[in-house]
Amino acid sequence: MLGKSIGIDLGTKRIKYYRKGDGIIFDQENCIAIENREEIRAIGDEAAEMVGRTPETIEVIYPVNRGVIANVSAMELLFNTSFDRLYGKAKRASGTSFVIALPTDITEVEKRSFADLIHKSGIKPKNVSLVDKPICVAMAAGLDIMKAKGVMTVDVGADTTEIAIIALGGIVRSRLLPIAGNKFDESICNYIRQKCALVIGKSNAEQLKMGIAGALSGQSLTMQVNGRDVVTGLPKRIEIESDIVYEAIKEDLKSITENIKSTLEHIPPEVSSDIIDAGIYVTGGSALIGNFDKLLNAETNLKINILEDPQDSVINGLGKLIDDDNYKTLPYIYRQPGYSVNLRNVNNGIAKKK
Ligand SMILES: Nc1ncnc2c1ncn2[C@@H]1O[C@H](COP(=O)(O)OP(=O)(O)OP(=O)(O)O)[C@@H](O)[C@H]1O
Repeated sequence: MLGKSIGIDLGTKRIKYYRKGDGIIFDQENCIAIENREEIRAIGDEAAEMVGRTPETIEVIYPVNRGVIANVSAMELLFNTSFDRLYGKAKRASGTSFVIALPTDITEVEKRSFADLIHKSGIKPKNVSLVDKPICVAMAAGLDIMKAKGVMTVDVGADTTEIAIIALGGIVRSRLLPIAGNKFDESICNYIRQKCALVIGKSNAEQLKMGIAGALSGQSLTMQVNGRDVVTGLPKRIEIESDIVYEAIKEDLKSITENIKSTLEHIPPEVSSDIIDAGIYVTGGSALIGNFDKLLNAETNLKINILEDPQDSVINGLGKLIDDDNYKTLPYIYRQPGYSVNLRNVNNGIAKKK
């Protein structure tokens, strides 16, 4: 095991590890349940099952918010426990090269906190590198990212939508929007409360979204949902039509399409012409919403390529990157804490020792 490379995707919703030669070795909800403020009750999918059902002594935490580590101690506990489970003891993963995928448009301190996670875990890594998520998405799409041709990627995840333009293996332009699947769930809860007088939980809203949400109206699907009647306060089950869910999320979808259009308006004409030829590469779990490609095509007049297995694009692209030595120069090497590095160069893969 010693010396193997591991790719890490710490998404807002899911946490995934890819080990060179072995493929995906961990894929769970990025969630931890802590009892009495100190004892780990559950991690991953088991912890996520507890959401909304816990007594006061148990806190269920998703440590990554809006693409960055928002609760460092919970993230450290979750990371260390996951590696304890994989290796018996996390420090047995010492000697491994780690490559962490992260959003482009975050601060240097936020970037550093991803690498610190490994340095503080007791694992003695061979090295820790960071790579921009849009690069992984383009790799998953099978694109030759080292070429001069411009590529546009849109990753609609749980908390964030990341819009990026890539050329010559680097990010030319990027935007990180705080609108994606979780915001859709929230909008569905609010709309159903207003229109149907029913209070539903976020996980029920997510099921409605996955079952019958569409990015265009007129899908004519229905699904039953359980909740609490606003008037009587009693549990109630009602049938919801897909157009209700569409109405709930249409403003969120509009914000995403408006941002894609305004990104397109601000790129050099040469890159525009590349994007006309190839279209936009769209991924992330929320890209699975019905007719999302049709909505984007109607709004941009561009070809829309929805990636296969969109929820796994980042980890699959990261896997390709660590499996292929030709891309060795792409990830940005982050060394031990105290080693002075120029994080501004993370976007073009250059590490500089000051
Ligand atoms: N079939 C589906 N239809 C609609 N939404 C879906 C579907 N399947 C998954 N999702 C949504 O996709 C989101 C998770 O996507 P993904 O795994 O790409 O996020 P992430 O990488 O963890 O988040 P982020 O990119 O914000 O850090 C969730 O909001 C989930 O509800």
